[in-house]
Amino acid sequence: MRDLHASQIKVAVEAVKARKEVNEVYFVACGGSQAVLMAGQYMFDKESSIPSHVYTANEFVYDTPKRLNENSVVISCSHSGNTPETVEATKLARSKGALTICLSNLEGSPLWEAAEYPVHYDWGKEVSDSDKNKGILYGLLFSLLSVLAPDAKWDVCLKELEKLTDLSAQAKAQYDAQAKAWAKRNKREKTIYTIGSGINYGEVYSTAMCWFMEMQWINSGCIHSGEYFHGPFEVTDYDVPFMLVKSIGHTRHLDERVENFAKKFTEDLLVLDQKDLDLSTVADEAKPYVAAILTGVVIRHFVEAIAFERGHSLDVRRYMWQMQY
Ligand SMILES: O=P(O)(O)OC[C@H]1O[C@](O)(CO)[C@@H](O)[C@@H]1O
Repeated sequence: MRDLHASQIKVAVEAVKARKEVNEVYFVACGGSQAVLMAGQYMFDKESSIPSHVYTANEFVYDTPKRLNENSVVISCSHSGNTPETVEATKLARSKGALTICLSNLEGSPLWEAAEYPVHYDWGKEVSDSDKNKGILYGLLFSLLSVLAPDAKWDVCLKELEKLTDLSAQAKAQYDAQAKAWAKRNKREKTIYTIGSGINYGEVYSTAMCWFMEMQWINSGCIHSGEYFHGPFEVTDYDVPFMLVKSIGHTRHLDERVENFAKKFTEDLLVLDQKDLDLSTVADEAKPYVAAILTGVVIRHFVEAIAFERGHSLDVRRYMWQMQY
């Protein structure tokens, strides 16, 4: 992690440490940025006794949680730093006395100015994943947990993030041929569903909402593995494509149950099994977290392959940023 990012995280964490009490953590953003933050709620729920919540920014603004006060920590995120809902939500949180931390790719943006403790992340093809949004978010989360739910493992996890540069290059190379073949096979599909659980749910959520619907205009829906058998499995058929992330974490059983059923009825089930990632150099404590970040890298590789096959740039929008809404 770059020194700049590490020092911004340190300042934010020191401020949290200085608070008399922290009894609620809110993760607030829109779209892909909200999906990234979902891992935060997962970690706080599973690793601390502090309640945490994910909010789409405008609900936070228009239907504000009653418990938001000076004992709350609000972590917001906006890649552009310009999404008005997220800026408004951060201003509101600050006005209520909450400690506000934001993540953004743009220093000096409206969000950057709105939060008390801004943290920058890098973006781009040549940039290490340890300094991109998820690397920085996980770095922040591990550092916050080391204060709010102390455990020696957080320092270990923090160090393991440094391995992301090599691990993500390795993961892309490992899945390259499969991604291209899958993209060729699926390029004319009108609908692709995504399924996952646990810490990976945010990743499959953003794959459906942002990668497929927003950036490829492919109909999609994101299904939690635990919910597949409570409705969505009725659409399973030989020609219905699914992308399933199979976790190495505690929810693996849920994902396996989906796989075992779905493969009997569809010929188009893509299973991204985190057990296939080479995590031999990663400390056990950090494996599910590193795997979650790498799964995002792998999914992006599949999405770039399908965008290429379809001749549909990931940058094209019909409505978003093209008009008032
Ligand atoms: O606040 P951000 O991260 O700049 O996001 C704005 C937009 O970018 C996306 O995350 C991806 O294009 C959208 O879902 C969202 O509306």
